Amino acid sequence: MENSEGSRTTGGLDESVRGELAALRDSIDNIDAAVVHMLAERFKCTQRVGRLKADHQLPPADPAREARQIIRLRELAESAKLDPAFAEKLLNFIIAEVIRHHETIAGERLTGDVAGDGAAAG
Ligand SMILES: O=C(O)C(=O)C[C@]1(C(=O)O)C=C[C@@H](O)C=C1
Repeated sequence: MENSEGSRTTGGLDESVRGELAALRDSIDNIDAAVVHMLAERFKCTQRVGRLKADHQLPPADPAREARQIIRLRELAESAKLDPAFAEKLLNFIIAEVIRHHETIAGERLTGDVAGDGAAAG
């Protein structure tokens, strides 16, 4: 089918618009995959930090380190034209989850109960 300007349409959507949308969505899917892989690597590091902290009786949270990370990330966001407030919220969201993991590891050290380590209880 053709619209009034002679462009091909499918389901009411111009073919060129449909093509551009599909290409943009392909890129979005690639970026989302990269974000997942990067977050997985970050959590691998923070799990090791959690074990290190638990082994050496260090507190799960380090507010001074967080303050430095926020300053740095806000600057990076600004130069990348990303909303710094959004970057800060995202970092805080991730760090809150990391601290929860650290607390779980520290708790396991205290009780000797390691959830999900594959070891049989008994
Ligand atoms: O660097 C640490 O000490 C961490 O535990 C990692 C991390 C982070 O996810 O970046 C998490 C919690 C701390 O409060 C600060 C930073």
